[in-house]
Amino acid sequence: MDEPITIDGSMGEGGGQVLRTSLALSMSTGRPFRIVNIRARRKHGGLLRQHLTALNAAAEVSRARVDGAVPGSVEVTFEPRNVLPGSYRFSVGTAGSATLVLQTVLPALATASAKSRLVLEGGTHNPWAPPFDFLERTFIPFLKRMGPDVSCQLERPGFYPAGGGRFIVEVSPVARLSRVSLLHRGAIRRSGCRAVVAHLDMNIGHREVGAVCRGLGWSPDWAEVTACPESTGPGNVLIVAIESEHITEIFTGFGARGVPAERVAAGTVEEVRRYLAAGVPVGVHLADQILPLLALGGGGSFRTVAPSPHTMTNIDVIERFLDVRIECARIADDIWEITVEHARGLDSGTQA
Ligand SMILES: Nc1ncnc2c1ncn2[C@@H]1O[C@H](COP(=O)(O)OP(=O)(O)OP(=O)(O)O)[C@@H](O)[C@H]1O
Repeated sequence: MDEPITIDGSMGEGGGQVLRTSLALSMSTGRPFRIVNIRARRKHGGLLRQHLTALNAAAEVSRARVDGAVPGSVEVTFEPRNVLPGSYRFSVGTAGSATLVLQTVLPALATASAKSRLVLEGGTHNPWAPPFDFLERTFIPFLKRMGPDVSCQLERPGFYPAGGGRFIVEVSPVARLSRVSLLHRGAIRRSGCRAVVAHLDMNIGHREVGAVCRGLGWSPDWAEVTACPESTGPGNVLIVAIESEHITEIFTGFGARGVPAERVAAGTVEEVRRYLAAGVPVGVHLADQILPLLALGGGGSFRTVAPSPHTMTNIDVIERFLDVRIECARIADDIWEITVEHARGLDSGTQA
């Protein structure tokens, strides 16, 4: 076996992303790793349910040998063998994010030898994680630009604290993810917002979309409020979509007990304004999530807002696993161009 790469889980953001990115890269490259200080910068460090589910999912898909896969663990060794596509069901068992579990195994399955079908259960709309709508309309379309065919379908949303969400993902892989260049978003074709309200007063949603339309100067016709009777527990999410020629970006706010609807909307409006003002295609969250894909594939470049700590941390993790150079160049105030280049040079690929 190759000597395992040692990853310090306290690097940068020091959260679950360091573990998940390491798992994703290890599965795809076949390189074993040992991670210490898992989630050291979080109040309750070590493996929580979501991280343990991601670890077990990665181990199942890549038939890995694993040490330390127990709740609360701060040290794990992971040695992948073969990535085996197929039918899998991964259940977080709590409201922990199921979309983050998916993102851990998706890069390897997107370049596996055959199709896969995944059932994911847990939280689908969690604060501080990619909500299902972002996965469906932003992250997966980006991955599809790189070659694989991927579809996802929400069966039932899962909100904190009840969880119980479920979605299905089908993946038709390609041999290698192609290079992507996404420097421009093109003209904005459609904008809109939607508040989803599950087992709560619908007025919350009406106040949220009202505040978004006022804040962004949008017509009330661009907003909708939907109930969600199929949700196991109560919950509320506000989703703002900016559909441009080359990309759709999704911005999300989450209702919480004691937080006025107008305050939920104000945070989301702030994020949307920043994105619109920068004029870039890739928003702050998509930026950190696509870096492992570019690094595993043919590299590429994209324009985004100023890199977040998650982005900088992912760059550090990626550079431990792969012989790539990732550069962040500031073009203007809040406009940055991130380039991922393989030491051995770049392929040709899609451009926008
Ligand atoms: N509103 C959002 N839309 C899309 N992606 C999001 C959103 N909020 C957070 N994310 C993404 O979720 C990921 C969160 O990673 P992080 O390491 O913080 O998570 P974690 O493992 O759930 O938590 P912890 O911080 O408890 O370790 C990042 O990739 C971030 O870009």
